Amino acid sequence: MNRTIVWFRRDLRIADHAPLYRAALRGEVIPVFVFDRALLHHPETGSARVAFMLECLRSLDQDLRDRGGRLIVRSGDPVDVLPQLIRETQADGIYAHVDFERIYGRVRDARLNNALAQENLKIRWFEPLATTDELIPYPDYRDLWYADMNAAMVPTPGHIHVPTNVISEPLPTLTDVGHLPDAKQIPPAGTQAARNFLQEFLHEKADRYYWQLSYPSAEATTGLSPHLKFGAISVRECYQMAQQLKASPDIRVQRSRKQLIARLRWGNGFAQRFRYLPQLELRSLYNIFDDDGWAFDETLYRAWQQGETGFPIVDAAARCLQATGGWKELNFRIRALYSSFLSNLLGMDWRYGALHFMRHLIDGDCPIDHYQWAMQSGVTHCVDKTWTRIYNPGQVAVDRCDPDGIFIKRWLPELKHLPSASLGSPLPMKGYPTPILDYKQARKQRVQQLEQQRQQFLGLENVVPHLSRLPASLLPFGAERFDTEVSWATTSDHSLFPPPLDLDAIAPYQAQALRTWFVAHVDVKPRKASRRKPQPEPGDLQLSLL
Ligand SMILES: Cc1cc2nc3c(=O)[nH]c(=O)nc-3n(C[C@H](O)[C@H](O)[C@H](O)COP(=O)(O)OP(=O)(O)OC[C@H]3O[C@@H](n4cnc5c(N)ncnc54)[C@H](O)[C@@H]3O)c2cc1C
Repeated sequence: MNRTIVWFRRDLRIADHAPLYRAALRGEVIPVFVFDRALLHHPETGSARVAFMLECLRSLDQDLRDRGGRLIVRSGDPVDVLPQLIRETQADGIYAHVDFERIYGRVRDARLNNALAQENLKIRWFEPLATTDELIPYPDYRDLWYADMNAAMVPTPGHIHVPTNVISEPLPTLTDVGHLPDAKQIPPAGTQAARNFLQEFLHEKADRYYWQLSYPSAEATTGLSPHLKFGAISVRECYQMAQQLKASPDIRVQRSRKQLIARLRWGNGFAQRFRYLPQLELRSLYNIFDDDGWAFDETLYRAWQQGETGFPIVDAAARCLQATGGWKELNFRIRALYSSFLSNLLGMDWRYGALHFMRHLIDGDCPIDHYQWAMQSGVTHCVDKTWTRIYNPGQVAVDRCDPDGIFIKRWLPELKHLPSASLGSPLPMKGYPTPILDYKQARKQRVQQLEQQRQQFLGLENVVPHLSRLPASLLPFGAERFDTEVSWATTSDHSLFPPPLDLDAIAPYQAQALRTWFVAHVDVKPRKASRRKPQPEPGDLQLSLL
């Protein structure tokens, strides 16, 4: 009988899962998850996120068992573990989704490809939903995204036959994998939990999501981000559930539906940007913003982390992040406000902020987190001033996001006695710090700095020479600050898979396509959705990422 290993990574579900479905059609399946120290001890890995992932794995194991299977757990470097598993089980090969969240994953998969090829062992990579290995203009990507979302879901296998003699390690605990619980409450995990959140959204939140999504105390958003991060539910399933609201005559519901769908698309779009330019994990999009130098001050960084800035909404965000991992309450607006404070008002390198977020967020997702940080810091756009988003952290923010002060007072009980109108800038008092900066002055300084940096782009037709290249060192940012496992980044073999775009050899039409991803107003005519490969012109760089 045919026998296929299905390697689960950030797709911890059995529904709408092409590799699992195809493998089950072929015959016996060995569904495996490999605990890899390099990811478990990456500088950006947070304990709460690992705890959530363990719960997702427990749920995946149960879902497999409900269909006659089980999850096989192994530990070690996948480059050793997987070829060994093929040999041990006499499997025909491996099925897995392509993963391009992190540089580490690309290096790992490149090494695995090489190791398998050396032994003539097989792996088949499946394109995940809403992504492409071709460089296409953003309008085409939009079409592709909707085509994928509207396509039928991949059927869930009715029965999953796992050979009985394949040995599995027990599912480890958090401490087994070298992490300590950090007191954050872990959301209900797994596919069914995600579906429950979606139902809650459809029935209880759809009429208010669109106008309450910036109010942390309203908890109006879906809460799905940790599930989407680990693929406990597919984006397509979320999209198709949200589309059920289309039948509603309520205009508020229609607004919410559209807003949610746009956000699901944004999340995938950031991942696609990282597919093209993996350097965005380590660098700003344009050289100038990093080369010009960022300020850094450890004491101020700590004040920002601990919630001791003297700006109540910023401090509430800081404490909420550390206590809860951001799930539910730390919505987009609060994250944006909190991040803008560090990078714009304190003038510090956004990567320190992104690192702190990743260590605490239960939904921490490198492409979304890093790109959002860079966006909020104003460094993803080289000419467009509207991308200078410096949030006023005073009363304006309180009035817009927390008009009754519920969020602030929950996290800063020392301010409980104050009326909402004083929560923007409380008078000096015992037990709460005075502001660590002058907003107007800090803002002015940052605006000037960004304007100066953007000067060099004025009138430029081609910005590609100014885009950051993949740095020679792939060492994750902040590796020296923690006890981490980053030896993979210090080896001399940096062969990336899939390879990054060669920006120095890029053809003009490709440069233009790339630009549509980063600058809104580039005139590329949208094409009809098509998954056909565009015909390269002779001599053009062929972007074969797989
Ligand atoms: C500095 C900063 C860092 C962020 N880091 C992350 C992160 O690491 N992981 C993460 O999932 N989101 C991140 N976000 C985006 C956003 O804040 C969260 O997706 C959202 O708060 C998650 O809650 P939800 O699932 O209830 O959101 P909902 O509003 O219910 O959205 C549903 C889904 O859409 C996607 N989404 C929503 N908003 C955005 C957005 N602005 N950009 C991209 N995708 C979005 C997410 O997958 C989310 O789960 C960040 C935002 C900022 C400003």
